[in-house]
Amino acid sequence: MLLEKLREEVLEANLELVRQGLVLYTFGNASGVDREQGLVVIKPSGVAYDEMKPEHMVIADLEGKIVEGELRPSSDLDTHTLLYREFPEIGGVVHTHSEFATSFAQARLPIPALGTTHADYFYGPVPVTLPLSDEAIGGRYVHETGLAIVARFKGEGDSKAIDPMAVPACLVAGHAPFVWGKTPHDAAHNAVVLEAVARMAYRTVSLEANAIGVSQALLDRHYFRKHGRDATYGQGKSS
Ligand SMILES: O=C(CO)[C@@H](O)[C@@H](O)COP(=O)(O)O
Repeated sequence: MLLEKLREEVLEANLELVRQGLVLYTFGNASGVDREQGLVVIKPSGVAYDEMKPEHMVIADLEGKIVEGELRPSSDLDTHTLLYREFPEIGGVVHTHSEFATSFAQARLPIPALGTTHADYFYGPVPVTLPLSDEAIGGRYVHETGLAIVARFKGEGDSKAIDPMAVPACLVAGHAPFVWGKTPHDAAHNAVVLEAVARMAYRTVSLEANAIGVSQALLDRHYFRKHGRDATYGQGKSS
């Protein structure tokens, strides 16, 4: 059986989503990548989390071709593999339907950087993709989801490019968040923080407080203090 350790790490990341209340039933998914072997380990589709075992994880190559696994891979496999191909520094991807981040995705609103908690993890607002076309929704929806995320970070259209290591998350318009990190554990951790900062942003704005957003100086101070100025993180252009 291939990639024993990564299977366990991916299973643990999936279970963390449940522990932290980010997914219901079989919603959501987590994966990890072994860059040396060019293989992705991902949750099986539609399997109850409390029945999931390392040997249930499905292994695919970076093009999404199944290499090992009895069960069907997550329906989001195509999005995960596209993000691994396009963002070479990431090592784990998570998709959830967590309540507040999904509410921002459904409202087609980015999550604004309103405080230091946000600034510690995301070097600017968490962006939202352009809405997917009806053709995309009728056709290769999952593939189009990945393309919409990548387009948003590459700065296509009138948007500015964003460093995916500086803002490790994206809201898919009308759907929900995709989050990533250096490892599956890191991706799950970022997904938990994303939901927390989405909840705080929602409540801050709904309080009609003077939510003016953090200054660039505060964003720099908090983000670089945690991630280091010389790290890849945080050298991106916030949107
Ligand atoms: O939203 C979606 C489908 O994109 C997923 O979170 C959800 O249906 C879970 O699907 P899988 O069980 O991973 O196939």
